[in-house]
Amino acid sequence: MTKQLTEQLTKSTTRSPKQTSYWLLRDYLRPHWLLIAKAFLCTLGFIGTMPLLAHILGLVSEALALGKVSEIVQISGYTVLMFVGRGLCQYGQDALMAKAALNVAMDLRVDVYAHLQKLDLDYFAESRTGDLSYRLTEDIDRIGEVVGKFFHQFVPSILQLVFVLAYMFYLNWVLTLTTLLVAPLVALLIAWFGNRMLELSRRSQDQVSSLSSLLSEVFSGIRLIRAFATEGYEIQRFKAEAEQNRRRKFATDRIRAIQYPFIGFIEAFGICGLFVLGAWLISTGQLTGKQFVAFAAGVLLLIDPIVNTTSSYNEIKQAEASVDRIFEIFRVQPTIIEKPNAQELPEVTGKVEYQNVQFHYQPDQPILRGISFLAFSGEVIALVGSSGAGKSTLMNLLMRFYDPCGGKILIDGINIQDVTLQSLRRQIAVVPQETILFSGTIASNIAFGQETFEIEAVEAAAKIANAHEFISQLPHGYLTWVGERGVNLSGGQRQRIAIARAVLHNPKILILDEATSALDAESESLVQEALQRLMLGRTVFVIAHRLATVRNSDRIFVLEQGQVVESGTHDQLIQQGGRYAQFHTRQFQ
Ligand SMILES: Nc1ncnc2c1ncn2[C@@H]1O[C@H](COP(=O)(O)OP(=O)(O)OP(=O)(O)O)[C@@H](O)[C@H]1O
Repeated sequence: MTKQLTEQLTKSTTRSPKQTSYWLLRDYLRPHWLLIAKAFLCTLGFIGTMPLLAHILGLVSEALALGKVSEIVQISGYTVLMFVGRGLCQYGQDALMAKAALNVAMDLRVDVYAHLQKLDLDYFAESRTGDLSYRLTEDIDRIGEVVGKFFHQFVPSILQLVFVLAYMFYLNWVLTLTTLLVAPLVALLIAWFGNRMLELSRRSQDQVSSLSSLLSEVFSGIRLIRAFATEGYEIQRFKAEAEQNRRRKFATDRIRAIQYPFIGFIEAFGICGLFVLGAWLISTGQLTGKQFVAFAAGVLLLIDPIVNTTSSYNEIKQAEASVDRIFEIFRVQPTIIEKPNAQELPEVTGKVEYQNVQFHYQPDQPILRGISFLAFSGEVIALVGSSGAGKSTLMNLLMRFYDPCGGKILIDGINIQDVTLQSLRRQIAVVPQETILFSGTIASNIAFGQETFEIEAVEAAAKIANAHEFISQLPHGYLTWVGERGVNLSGGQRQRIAIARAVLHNPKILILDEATSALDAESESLVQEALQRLMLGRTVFVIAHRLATVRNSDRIFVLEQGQVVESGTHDQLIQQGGRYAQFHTRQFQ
């Protein structure tokens, strides 16, 4: 990412301590301002009818008292017309604002998702997936709702208050001022409840995230739980989290429950006072009965906006926690980034060179200590060594999941840090220990990441990967659904799909990460055969614990504590009688 872009991002994801977190949403509201403005015009039209309604009630009360039927009919005609206009405005504000709010939520969701795709793998190791899913779904939905509420309920309610109050002032300022004495008290209470609600809501949302993380952990590890018979323990753990969740939610609900009667009581108190004062003003001739009815209607018209302001203010405060949680993600920046002038890596022959590569995850714990080697194009290199020696790390650096802390890695003589990440990774394929299948058809899983593909090419790849036969026997062949809620495939079948994926990807460099270690003997031979075909004409790195699988490699590197301590062919290393020979004896005895 360029420095400029980073600065831009930083600018729009920070705010001064005094600003509300909603300030961060301005870039997302801006593109939809026209829609919001149109909705707002409708809102003004809708609210404009409120004082009109109070006025009409005043007129009706007078005409009724005098029994003027024709006047009542005329007023009714105008009232119907006004309601038609009011209905149209209401539809306009609801529909347009909903559209704008959903657009904002959609833009935000896509941006967060795209940002997550750029983040380092470490971020995903540290963050819990349930928490991330919660942020991308619930938190963003809540932001969308609250954006809608702000323009569609909060602002209109405030405007309605202003309009109706202005009309009431026009009718009788003494009465209005007296009514208004109650208002600051209500405002203070609303603010206090709002802040308390925000605090409780933050805690409650964090708790829901943690519950959802626990669920995703448990469901993905359900086999392990069954195997270790730890269901009872898991239920207790879940109960404890669920109890926390209940408590925190209840704390928020209780505050809300206290708030309404409190404010309602103050309102009722004010209305009673109003009647007494109104009666006195009429008795002293300062107010007519018609004016008092219109005024009382005005007061009734104030109740709705006050309630709406209170409830939407609370929701707005609660959702501020969601805005914080979303922008917290934006503030995380990737460390594996492309240089501003990064070039595309041209089609390579597959020559890979490590020059004095050093690496650590934690500063005081070196993992790779000056690794240097040259792998020729088409060579098969096996990486062996005890667990934790750094084999996977060595390969992670080749794909730039991490960058070396010292030294450099070259492919065909080009430093991999000088090229774009996509062009580098496109030339490398990995067949991992366990294959992940995404929701979709078998064909789309093989053509992984390609929006359009030719089924013939997919079939050809599957044939090379020894997968065509079993795929053809599935109910819908290549169009059979796999992944979540799809057909279940065995480990060997999944591995062969991974191999077909790599064949279709057609990389010059291939990494086999313990690709056959989880398989039984029968599926292993089918997978081995497929791997042999896949390896032809490519530079291959084989990470293996089982030495039987690396015997035919061109060279074997033995890694110990982040260094290559031996290298050579199988026969050479056995003859040498060093670490490899020791491993070998241990495994085959
Ligand atoms: N993301 C990480 N953060 C911190 N330490 C890590 C991380 N990944 C690996 N390590 C540590 O780095 C060391 C080397 O790990 P690596 O996975 O490269 O070894 P390996 O030789 O592939 O081991 P294995 O054969 O068990 O897979 C280990 O001590 C491991 O605990």
